[in-house]
Amino acid sequence: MEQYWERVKSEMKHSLPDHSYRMWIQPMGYQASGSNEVTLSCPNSFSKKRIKENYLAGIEAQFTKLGLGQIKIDLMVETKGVKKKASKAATQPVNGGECETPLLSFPRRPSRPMQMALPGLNIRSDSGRMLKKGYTFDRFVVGDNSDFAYSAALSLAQTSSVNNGAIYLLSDTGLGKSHLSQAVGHHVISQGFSDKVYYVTAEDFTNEMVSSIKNNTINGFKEKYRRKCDVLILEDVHFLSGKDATQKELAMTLDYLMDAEKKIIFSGCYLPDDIPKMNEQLKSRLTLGMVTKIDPPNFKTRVKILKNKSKYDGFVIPNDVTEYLAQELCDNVRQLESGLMGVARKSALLGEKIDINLARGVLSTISRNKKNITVDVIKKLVCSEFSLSEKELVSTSRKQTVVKPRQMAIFLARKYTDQPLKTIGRSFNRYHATAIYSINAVEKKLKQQGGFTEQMNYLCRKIESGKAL
Ligand SMILES: Nc1ncnc2c1ncn2[C@@H]1O[C@H](COP(=O)(O)OP(=O)(O)OP(=O)(O)O)[C@@H](O)[C@H]1O
Repeated sequence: MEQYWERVKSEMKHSLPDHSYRMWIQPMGYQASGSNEVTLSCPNSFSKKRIKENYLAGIEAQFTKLGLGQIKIDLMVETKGVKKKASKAATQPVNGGECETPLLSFPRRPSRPMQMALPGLNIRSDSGRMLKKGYTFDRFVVGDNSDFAYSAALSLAQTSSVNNGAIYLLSDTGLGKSHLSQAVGHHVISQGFSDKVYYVTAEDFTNEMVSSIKNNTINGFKEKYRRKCDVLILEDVHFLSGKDATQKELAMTLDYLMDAEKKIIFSGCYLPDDIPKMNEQLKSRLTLGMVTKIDPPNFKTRVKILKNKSKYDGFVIPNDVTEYLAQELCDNVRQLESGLMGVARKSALLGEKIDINLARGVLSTISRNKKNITVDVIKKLVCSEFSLSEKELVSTSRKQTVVKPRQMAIFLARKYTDQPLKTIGRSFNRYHATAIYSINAVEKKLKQQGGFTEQMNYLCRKIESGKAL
């Protein structure tokens, strides 16, 4: 029967998209069989559920096609003591690892004993930023919008296999890219798989490279990322736009890491192909793994997220208030969280009970203005503040006095409207890629915290207070 299972797998490999096969079917293992019954194992309960919902009927049909009649498939979750039986493709299990998912790459467990991290604390990754304490898999609420990204990240975190160990998390702002990518880091560290988790933004990577060139320590920099890193989490990939030297260095680093079967998680708001001034070598490496998109959550998932967050933060929020917040705040999860915090803080400050009226008060400014802010409103505001005509703003002029307000307006349109970037670009007579370039340029200037930031804050205040309307 085990051989029949291998044949079923090979049939499914041809009939399913490659990523679906690699994610769901390849990690399954044959366990046992009886008369008209086969037991197959899945790496974790999440994949068991997904396989049951989406692939079980197909697997049973493939057994029937092989002339075995009606076969009933029993699914079980692999546990420490019940490992998948070795097949040619399977790799060595991780010592002590709870699950084994031979889907993506996995660094070997270091031979020296490692202390496990305490749960619920911020963890410093071996290099770069802290991993935020709440950004773990168990705190991530999975909905239809994010289940593929969640399971890809979880598989990457748990897997002990070779092959492609990269995922690219793609979403608009505030939808959980950082949460999921850091969850991989937390999992790897807390399970004791490795402590060489490097969590950096593309900007950190660039700055570190530039300073290592200045200080003549570039060899150390290369050595660190190419040979001493087991898990690389690289956020905000779009920041690399136009940074030629960094792109080349990163492409080389990725070759080393991929050859050594390390784990790599990229995140960004745009597909690599849509990022302007990105060289082809880097683009192709960024998409070597799985590109998984996180969409905005639907109402049901927003309610779940709010309930989950209230539970962890110790807020008691009546159901009608939770549903009201979920109804009104539908752009992204960050917005949902700040609405919840706003309600809890206002109630604590005023000593009032949390009810619909209090929630309405908190949300009224945000939602009233949001509904009325359009790209045209933003264009008018920027034109009047910089004494430009609308024609000049959308013209081909490269004068700094026009380029700067234009970039600011594009940035504001992205921040305050729900328009897709293509539409925003078109409103300024620009391509999608140029709109991305403008947003990057503004984000970079904002980090310098100078007069530019003050100007931008001033415009934001005008928009948020309704004075731009
Ligand atoms: N599905 C989810 N379940 C629980 N919390 C979530 C979920 N998605 C996002 N969050 C929370 O929403 C907030 C914003 O998420 P995160 O920072 O990961 O977004 P992002 O996509 O990286 O945004 P940006 O592109 O602006 O950096 C975080 O506090 C995160 O914990």
